Amino acid sequence: MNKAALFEQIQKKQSFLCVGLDTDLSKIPSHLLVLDDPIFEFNKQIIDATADLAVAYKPNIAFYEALGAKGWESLKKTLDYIPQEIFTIADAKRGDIGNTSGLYAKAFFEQMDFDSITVAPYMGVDSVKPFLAFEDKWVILLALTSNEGSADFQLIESKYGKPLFQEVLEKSLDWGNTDNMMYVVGATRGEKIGEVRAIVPDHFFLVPGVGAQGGSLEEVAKYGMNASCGLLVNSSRGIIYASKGQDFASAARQEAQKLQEEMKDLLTRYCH
Ligand SMILES: O=C(O)c1cc(=O)[nH]c(=O)n1[C@@H]1O[C@H](COP(=O)(O)O)[C@@H](O)[C@H]1O
Repeated sequence: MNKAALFEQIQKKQSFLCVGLDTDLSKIPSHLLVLDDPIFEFNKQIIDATADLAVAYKPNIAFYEALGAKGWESLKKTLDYIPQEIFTIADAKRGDIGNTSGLYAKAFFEQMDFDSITVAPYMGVDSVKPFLAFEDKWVILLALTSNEGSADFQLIESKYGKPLFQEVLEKSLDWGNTDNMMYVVGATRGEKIGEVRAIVPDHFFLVPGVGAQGGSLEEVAKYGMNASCGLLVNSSRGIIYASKGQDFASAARQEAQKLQEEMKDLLTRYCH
């Protein structure tokens, strides 16, 4: 899927919502636990309840690999169940020396058919490029993350007098293009999103941190939206764990719908 197709879907659904499938056996409703594959059953119902409101799904790989072979199976079934036109993100935060990155890319782009993968930039160009060798696939590079520890390195001033996240953005600009690279920018960083947008005006951002981490959707749109929307805003726990009961899927839909309605309004105000 290219940038134009992604924007088309955003316009059609009036949404830039990414639903995070951070599916945890200890948090899903107990009535599902008797089933053969509770993780997949949970995801399936969440997808059924939100597919018309979401433009992307982001399974966080940790939640699946923590369960061993069975977890990978649930992940594959989930990925195959997601409707074709919806963008998929393997939130794996990979990146290693070139030949190893190439195999991570094969795992997520060939063994599984994800549209994109989150990648850590720390090891530099040769750790990122192998992911970009796959046609129609995307790298989502960590730029300014939502967590408290992001200040430990990302905000440190480099020898050129710029914060490290800025070096990451500037340096990586010519590694890919706006049809195969996005950047992670946390919703908890408010006006800093504007600083990132000034450096990379045309790229899409994956923005986690609304919902459970308290980031403001309004601020994200105000500082980050561009003429092609340029945003995929993720919420995981805030949507998928809206209820622990039999009504978990409809409760998830309600939360997703609240965000979508706000997004519709924000698209009208800021997407130009
Ligand atoms: O790459 C990510 O998706 C990510 C980057 C970041 O800076 N912060 C962040 O929270 N995430 C992920 O986004 C999701 C946030 O989940 P909730 O806080 O439950 O909405 C988790 O899967 C995180 O791993």
